[in-house]
Amino acid sequence: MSVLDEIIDGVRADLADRQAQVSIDELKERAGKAREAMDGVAALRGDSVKVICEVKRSSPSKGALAAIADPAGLAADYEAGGAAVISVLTEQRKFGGSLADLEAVRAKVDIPVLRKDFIVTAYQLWEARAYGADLALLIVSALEQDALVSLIERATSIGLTPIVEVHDEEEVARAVDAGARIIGVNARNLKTLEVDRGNFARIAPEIPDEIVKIAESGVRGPHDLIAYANDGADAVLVGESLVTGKDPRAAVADLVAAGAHPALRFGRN
Ligand SMILES: O=C(O)c1ccccc1NCC(=O)[C@H](O)[C@H](O)COP(=O)(O)O
Repeated sequence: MSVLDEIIDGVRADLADRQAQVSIDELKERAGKAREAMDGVAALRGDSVKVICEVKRSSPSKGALAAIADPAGLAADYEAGGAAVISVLTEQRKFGGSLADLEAVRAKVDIPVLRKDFIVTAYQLWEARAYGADLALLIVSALEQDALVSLIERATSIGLTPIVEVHDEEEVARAVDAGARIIGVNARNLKTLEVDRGNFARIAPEIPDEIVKIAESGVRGPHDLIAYANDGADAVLVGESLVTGKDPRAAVADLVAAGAHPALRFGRN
């Protein structure tokens, strides 16, 4: 069994518990009262390379990373540093996250918030909206094609902007066929946990120009952002280096400044 399969087994077990406690109608009612969703595509487009900053306590690859007693405070630091979007890992077993983290972050910041989880049902999309998310991650390798198409449609219909995550060319084709408007290329292979920063450069040329391209994982600082930008990234998603560093606000500001450097504009959409 791969790491991803193991994570999804846990996600399904926890999901069954939540579904037994909260009906989808209750979630829909709560979603109806949530702040209107912000436009995720607009947040990630522009002249500069955007920075998505992640609230990440632990991971299958590294174990414990940071306690993060105040996820909203961390998100506020990210926002002050110039983040375009906050990513909140809500998976509990391996990443130590929760919907409460999502809710707290949403209440604190005025920029879009991504629910980062292993979404396999529409129920989780309603949860995302009910707890204030503007975007939701859909991982191609975790979904059959019919499910991917239907979750992209459902996410969009309830106001969420889907980010469709891929790791290879075949998954890019599936994401494009399914109607993705934003594709995240993960440098981390979710089955082996190996990180290969060269993955984005190999795969990005397969992604049509009009689709927003995010380089995910392995960003240690501005030099990695610049490399990804030169390979065509519109945005980068950063977790570990921010939560383990001493000054997340300054680290985000350094990334944002690098992403706004005029030299990067040449050749970008
Ligand atoms: O981070 C992991 O070990 C991991 C393992 C299995 C599935 C997903 C995993 N991470 C999710 C992510 O994609 C990253 O949190 C995100 O791209 C940020 O990456 P990083 O900056 O390297 O923390």
